[in-house]
Formats: sequence, structure tokens, C-alpha cells
Amino acid sequence: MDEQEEEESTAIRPKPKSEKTTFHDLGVVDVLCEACERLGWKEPTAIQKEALPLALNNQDVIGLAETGSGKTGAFALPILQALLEKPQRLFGLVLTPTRELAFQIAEQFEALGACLGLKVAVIVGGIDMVTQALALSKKPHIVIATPGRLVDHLETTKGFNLRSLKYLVMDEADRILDMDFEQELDKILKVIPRERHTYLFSATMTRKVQKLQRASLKNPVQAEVSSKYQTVAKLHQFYLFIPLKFKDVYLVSVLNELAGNSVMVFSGTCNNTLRLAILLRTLGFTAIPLHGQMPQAKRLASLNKFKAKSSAILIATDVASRGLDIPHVDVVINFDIPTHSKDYIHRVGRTARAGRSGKAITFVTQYDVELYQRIEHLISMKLPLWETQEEEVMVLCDRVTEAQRIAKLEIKEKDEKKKGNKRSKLKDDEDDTEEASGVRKRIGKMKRRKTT
Ligand SMILES: Nc1ncnc2c1ncn2[C@@H]1O[C@H](COP(=O)(O)OP(=O)(O)OP(=O)(O)O)[C@@H](O)[C@H]1O
Repeated sequence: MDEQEEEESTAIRPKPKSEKTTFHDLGVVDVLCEACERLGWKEPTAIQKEALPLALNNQDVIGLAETGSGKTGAFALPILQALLEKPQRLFGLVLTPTRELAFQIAEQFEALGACLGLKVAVIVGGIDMVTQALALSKKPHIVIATPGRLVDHLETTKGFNLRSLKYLVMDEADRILDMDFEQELDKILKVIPRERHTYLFSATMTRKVQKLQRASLKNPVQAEVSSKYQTVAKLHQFYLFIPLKFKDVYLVSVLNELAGNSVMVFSGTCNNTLRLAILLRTLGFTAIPLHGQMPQAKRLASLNKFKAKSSAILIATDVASRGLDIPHVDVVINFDIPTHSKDYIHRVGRTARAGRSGKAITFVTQYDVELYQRIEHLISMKLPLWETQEEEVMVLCDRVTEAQRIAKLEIKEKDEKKKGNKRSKLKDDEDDTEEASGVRKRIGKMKRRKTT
């Protein structure tokens, strides 16, 4: 059993559930209850019932609850309520691992805080520093940031500091506390007050005391709504055991079968993401890629196309595995099995959100058996097989082989074009990897996760 597995096997004791059922009962003030109502939130979710009374009672909170269960509201509401009581600029900071998630959290703060005249700034990589510096100079109430770019501003933007900060949130906290963000996080923690409230939230939480101590919580209370790492009840999960060389053919076959659904396909590398998007497009699917080596404008454009349903299939790396809330996602396909079993929970959590149902299908090749067993161990479930008819799948072989050839050629052409304007592109690519920026500085020194 490796370190990760050991950590995961620790039992979590559920807390007794609160009987209170309205936001008002939990201590949320009227103006924010009305904001929840406007968003269609009729009653608090389980994690909100657990976490809100603790947070509103000024306690530091570690919140652990399944994907799509309303954790954002659970940390945003107490901060907004405190802000209402004592208005102040640069009041709260939310750290998140990816840029897309930062924008999404900002939208939720803005929606809940609309009646308060709330000002929010999103500070993430891949976007002009000067525009962001200007936004910071206006002293927003809440800053939502990826760690790398926030450090850049703390170090270079004149007049900007977080010395008066009252609230720190680490969303996807286990990811923020892992070694990829170590250097950035340490720098941030050094320049914000120790006297503050700290919230850690995720669907998978680190159990390592050392890591949790880095967040310097004060007598934190755990708000947990599950007794172990759980996937959502309405999520129907399957696996598909196939030979490596027929993975593409099976993907096309499954997507044919699922025509009419919105599908997220997770792949392990940026290259494979792009390759699959071209391959599927060649075969007539509306598929778009999303990965960390794309310029930020393209990343957002891909995501928006998928959100607007003008593309039915989003092929993504783990840059899209955490937090993204796209309610209409019907199916998640793990084309490449996740190497970290916790990522499985986050990936499949992109569907079956907020009480809806969804499907997840994980491709398992002859080389993935051990990783797959770890996933089953983590979620304490044996998954059923996704039924396929081999002969029917193999009929697609010739067309898929031709599409593979076209995708290869197109990627070669793109690479050659890129070489032409490498200098300008390099800047964008470099800027585009905040997911692993801490690691980037230590390349060669440590084993790194795959670029997402
Ligand atoms: N009380 C509520 N009632 C109904 N819907 C809610 C409530 N609270 C949040 N939601 C909605 O549920 C969806 C999921 O919420 P959110 O993105 O906060 O989930 P999460 O727990 O952070 O998920 P993940 O672990 O994937 O990040 C959002 O669309 C949000 O608007």
C-alpha cells in the first residue's frame, strides 16, 4: 500500500446531521437568504447544513463532501455575511488550482453578493498582468486566484498587499496543499495575517496532519457529510476492459451509442487531448479540446462552447477534472485512466451534480489493471462492465484508422506552424501551466505529475 492509499484508508466518522432545514435556521441573514432563493436554492445542501453554522460561529472549517454538493456556497455565504457586518476591501482570498474554476467561483460570489455591491477580482495566469493590477488597485472585496499569478502580483504590483485579509479559502484544498503549489502557498501564507479565518474544502481531503498544519487553521472543525470518499448515488459507473490498440475504436463506438448526450472525455496528456479532438471531428463529432498548453483565450472559448452546447464533446486533461460546474454533462468517459485515484472522484463528479443523474465509463487496458483496482478500493465499489458487442465495434476499425492518420498529419502541420512563431507562443505556453508552476521551478529535481 503506498502513501496515498494509506492516507485514503483512514476512516472518517460522520457527524450527526443537523435537523435545521432553511438557510435562515442556520443563521444566514435575510438578504443572503433572498440571494439563495434568487439562485433557486430552496434549502441548504447537506454540506451547507453542516458547515454554515460552524463558519457563522467564527470557526475554521475543513469541509469534505461529494462533488456537486454545493461546497462553494458553504464557504461563500459566511464570508459574505461577515463582510456585511464589517465592510472592508481585500477582505477574502479564495485559492483554487485552475483558472476556469477561479472564474466560476467568482460568478457564484457575484451572484450571491449582487445585492451588497460586491467587487470581485479574478487573478489567474494567461491573462494580462496590467489589467489585473488595475483591478487590484480598485481594492476588490474578494480576490479569487490561482497561487502562481497571485504571488507574481504580491511580488511585483506596487501598492497591492493582503495585510488586512480576514478570510482565506483553499478550494480543492488537497490539491492546493500538494507539492505542486508548495512554494507559492508558502509565500502567500507569509504575507497574510495569521489572525484570520481559514476554510479548506474539497471532495477528497488530505489526511496528512503535516499538510493540514501548513494551512495554519485554528482549532478547525470538520464538516463532513460522508463516511468515506463517495461518488454520488445518482452516478452510474461502469468500466470497459479493452486492448490498448483498440482504445480509439471503442471510444468512437461508445460515443456513437451515446449520441445526443453531453460528454466529457478525460485524457492523460495535452497531446492526446488534441489528437482525440481532431480524430473525432474528422469522424463528424462536435468535439473540442481543453488542456493546459492552450492559450487562455482558447481554453475559455472551448469551455464556453461546451457550456453553450454548441459542442457535444469536451476532450480534456485533468485541468477540467476539479470543480467545474456544467449541469448538463450527462456522461464522463475516462479514456485514459487517472494515475491518481483521487482524480477519479473529481473527474466523474463533473456529471450527476446537484441531484441530477449521470454516467461514467472508465476505459481499462491490459496496462491499467492495478490503477483500476486502486480506484475500486478508494470508492469501495465493484463497478459493472459497460456492455459492448465486439463485432459491431470492429466494423468501425477502417474509418477510425483513416481518422487517426488524418489527425497525425494535422498535428504535424500544427507543430511545424508553431515552430515558425515559437518565440511569441513560448510566452503563452509558459504562462499557461500554473497548475504545476511550483514544479516547473524544480524540473529535474523531483518527479512531476503529467502536464495537464
Ligand atoms: N442549496 C442549494 N440548492 C440547490 N442548488 C445548489 C445549492 N447550493 C449549490 N447549488 C448548486 O449546485 C451546483 C454545484 O455546486 P458547487 O459547484 O458548489 O459544488 P461543489 O460541491 O463545489 O462540487 P466540486 O466538488 O465538484 O467542486 C451549482 O450549480 C450550485 O449553484
